[in-house]
Parts: sequence; C-alpha cells; structure tokens
Amino acid sequence: MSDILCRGLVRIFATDGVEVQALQGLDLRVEAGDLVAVVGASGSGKSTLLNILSGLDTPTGGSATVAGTDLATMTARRRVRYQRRTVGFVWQQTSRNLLGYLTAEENVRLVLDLAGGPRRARAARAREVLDLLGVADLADRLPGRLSGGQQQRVAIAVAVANAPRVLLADEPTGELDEATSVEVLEALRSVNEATGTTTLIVTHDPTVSEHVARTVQIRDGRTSTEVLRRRSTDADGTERHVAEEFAVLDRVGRLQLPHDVVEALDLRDRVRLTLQPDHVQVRPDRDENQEAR
Ligand SMILES: Nc1ncnc2c1ncn2[C@@H]1O[C@H](COP(=O)(O)OP(=O)(O)OP(=O)(O)O)[C@@H](O)[C@H]1O
Repeated sequence: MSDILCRGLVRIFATDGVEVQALQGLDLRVEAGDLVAVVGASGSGKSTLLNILSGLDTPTGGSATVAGTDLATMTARRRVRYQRRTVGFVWQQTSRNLLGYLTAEENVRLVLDLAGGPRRARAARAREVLDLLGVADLADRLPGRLSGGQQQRVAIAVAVANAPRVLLADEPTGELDEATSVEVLEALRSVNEATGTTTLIVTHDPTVSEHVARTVQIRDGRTSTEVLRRRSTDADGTERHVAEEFAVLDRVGRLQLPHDVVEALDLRDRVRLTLQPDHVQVRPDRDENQEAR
C-alpha cells in the first residue's frame, strides 16, 4: 500500500501577473514503511512539494494522498488532526522544531500533551522516544545547550512521539557538518527500521543517496531519475552495496533523459526512437546523408 501518492501534482504561484510553475505534474509513490530521499537543486520544487505534503499548502492541480488523506480536499478541521496525528515533521531550522525555553523532554511532552491520552503513558512515551533516538541522557537540557546533531535527534523524537504514519524531513542536515549529517541520517534510518514509519527526506545534498535505499531526483518540478541501492552477495560470499540509476516514466509514458546523457550525445529538439525486442534506442536526429558528405 502507498502511504504517499502524488499524481500529476501541479503548483502554480502567481505574483504580480507572473506565473511560476513550481511543480509541473509531479508523480511520486512511496510505499508504507519505506524511507525515500527526494533530492533536487535549488528551485526544483522540493519545498513546494513538502509544504503540500505537510498540509501547509494546497496543490493547484493533480492529486496528493498521504496515509489515505486526500490533501487537496481536506477540511480545516481534518488538517489540524492530520498535522497532529498523521504526519510528523523535522525542519532544517531548530527554532522551527523545538521551543528554546523547554527542555528536550518537555518539547516531546508538549506534543504528547496536545494529543491527549493517559498522563502516565505520556511520560513513559516521552522517555521511550528519547531513548530510541539515543538522547535520553540529555532529556533535561535546553535546546541551546545541545549540539546541532543532538538538537536534530530531539527534533526527530518530537516528530515521532505521536507515532505518525508518515515522517517528513525538510533539509534535516542543512545546517550540519558532514559527520553530523551522517549521524542524523542514520538516526532517521534507524527510527524508520525500528518503528516502520514511512519517511520522506527532502534535501539538496546528493550524497544522501549513499544512506538510503531509494533516492528520487526532482528537476523542474517533476521527478526525473531514481537511484536504487541494494545489497548483493558475490559468488565468494562478499556483500556489496550496488547503486543503480533509473529514469522515471510517468503515467502517460513521458521520460526525462538525464542532463549528462543529453549533453554527451548533443541531443536537441528531436530524437530518433527505435523499438528493439527488449529495449528502446534513442539516437540524435542527425541527417546521415549530410554527415557522410
Ligand atoms: N510563494 C511563492 N511565490 C512565488 N514563487 C514561489 C513561491 N514559492 C516557491 N516559488 C518558486 O517556485 C520554484 C520552486 O521553489 P521551491 O522553494 O519549491 O524550490 P526548492 O527546490 O525547495 O529550492 P530551495 O532548495 O532553494 O529551497 C522556484 O522557482 C521558486 O522561486
């Protein structure tokens, strides 16, 4: 079952008569329990996608469904419930994740208290998630007295406290150095493994693909390529990680060729397609007679 399903998602911003198509028919499917990274350059539409998935913005066209909730038609009341119960968020800036005047534990307690339930169970749950993120010993510290990586781990604890179906992380490593980024990505991965929470990480950092099994590239408001990593065992029993890049085909058969492929063959305007028994050939549209001359 898919926990995140976007079909032909369109978001157009109109300011002073100028239209910007931030999302241009984006397709994305994430199965329940999976961890997926969405990677793209600045301006590719990542934040726009995440704002829609988190219920902060609504699409201009197409559809977006998260854990069975249709985000385009959600009522204001349903939106509050969706944001409190169905999805958890981790943002890039600590100030957006944690209240600076509350300790790590109080930050977790706050979201649990808003959701209600027996008081004792809430206290136990707060300890449980801080423990899960390896920050139980920092429970009494204010965010200002935590390192960047520790702050993000507490932020993940806050985000998963109410056991959301889906965890959305927007540039969770954007303000961290390389070693700390790896630590936070590994924390997201271990929470995903331990709890089965469907997780979507949005980032401009292409090295994230080294840490997750599936990375989807977004370009000009559409998903363009995907990198899948899997473990493979050699004949001699050695285990290796194999990464393979795929182009993404949308529902009507459109394909975006990666930039390096287009440039390597100087493909422009039109290409020649030849259907082979088990593959399709794409060649430049050069006039062969002219070239022979
Ligand atoms: N509120 C808005 N009004 C007008 N244009 C917008 C608005 N939000 C985003 N855009 C435009 O939509 C496009 C996609 O923006 P978006 O912020 O989603 O990209 P991004 O991939 O998240 O980039 P970055 O990594 O720099 O945040 C950009 O051209 C941006 O200028």
